[in-house]
Amino acid sequence: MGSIQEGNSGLRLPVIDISEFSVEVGKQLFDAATRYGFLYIDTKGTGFTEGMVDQEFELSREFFALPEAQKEQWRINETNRGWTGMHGEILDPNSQRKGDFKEAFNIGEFMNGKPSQPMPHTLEAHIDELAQFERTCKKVCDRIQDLLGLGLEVEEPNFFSSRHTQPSGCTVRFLHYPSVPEDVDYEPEVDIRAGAHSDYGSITLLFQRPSQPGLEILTVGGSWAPVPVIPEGYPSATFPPILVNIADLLSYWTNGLLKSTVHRVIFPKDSRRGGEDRYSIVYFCHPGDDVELVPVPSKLVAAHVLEDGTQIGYGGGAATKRAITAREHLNNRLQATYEFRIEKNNKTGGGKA
Ligand SMILES: O=C(O)CCC(=O)C(=O)O
Ligand SMILES: [Fe+2]
Repeated sequence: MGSIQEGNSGLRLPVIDISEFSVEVGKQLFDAATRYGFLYIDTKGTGFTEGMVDQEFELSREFFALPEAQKEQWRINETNRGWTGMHGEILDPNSQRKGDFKEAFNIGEFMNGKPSQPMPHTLEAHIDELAQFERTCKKVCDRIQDLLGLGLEVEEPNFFSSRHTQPSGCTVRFLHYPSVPEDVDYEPEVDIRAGAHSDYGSITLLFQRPSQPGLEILTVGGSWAPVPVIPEGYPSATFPPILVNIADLLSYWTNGLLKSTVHRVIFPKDSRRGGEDRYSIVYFCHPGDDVELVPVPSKLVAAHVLEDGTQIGYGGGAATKRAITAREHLNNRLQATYEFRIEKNNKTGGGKA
């Protein structure tokens, strides 16, 4: 299972500037991806502006503020697109007593600038901005992965981006973690905003708000290391860097050389019933559905032998055997949480993610 070495001075993930496309930047990404599986990307040179990201958060807030009865109209379906309510998903079914304390809205990939699902009226007037945000996410993921290709000394240039075709499981996900009302059954030591898991795709981009921390990553020693929204010394206090993590498929693709590190989201420990609400936006990047996950042509990958019993991926539906295609892996993982949700649906009307 993916976990990282914390070191003596606590966790200090590097902030990497990807505006230059060079072997040197590729090696910086490669080092962080093999040591931690997590790193920050400076927003400079990514195509994201502060206004663009703020606007996405505004759209997310507006949607989640709708009454539940209205959000029901866009309840998630078997394509993994749409809305799922509080406790509708459980990321670590073996350890959690209740589903995650969050609600989410999944937006599947756009086809020729058009969404592939019915959109809520609050988002309908903003399709172009949403499409531009999604396109920028995709471009940044392609660039990071091609830089990683340089770092990995992959023999074929653009190995990764050329395999990120459509259709795929690529998803923009709005997340809302409400603070907990007084009348809700909540145990601070047990209940969690998002259970321990690794991500299912190739890589993930995470956008966060400066005053809303909560993400933690698992260290080799089994302890949880908090990841600040804005790392020390970063030049902006209002526009955080993008947090990037390696997900299961990039780990499969490299025989586990790149780490798909386990992470979770907790309620702030020092505040009553969760403090302020947390909003985050995630982009889950996935290769094309039928892409096969055979090891990439790289000497570094060939030389890396996965220790016996090492498992890639953790959480509901994590495969114990190697997945064959990107879609097979995604379906395995969604299936595990889907079963839980059917059961919940019958009892409480919980959703699917
Ligand atoms: O909201 C966050 O900070 C992280 C969410 C996450 O890890 C996920 O949705 O996979
Ligand atoms: Fe995650």
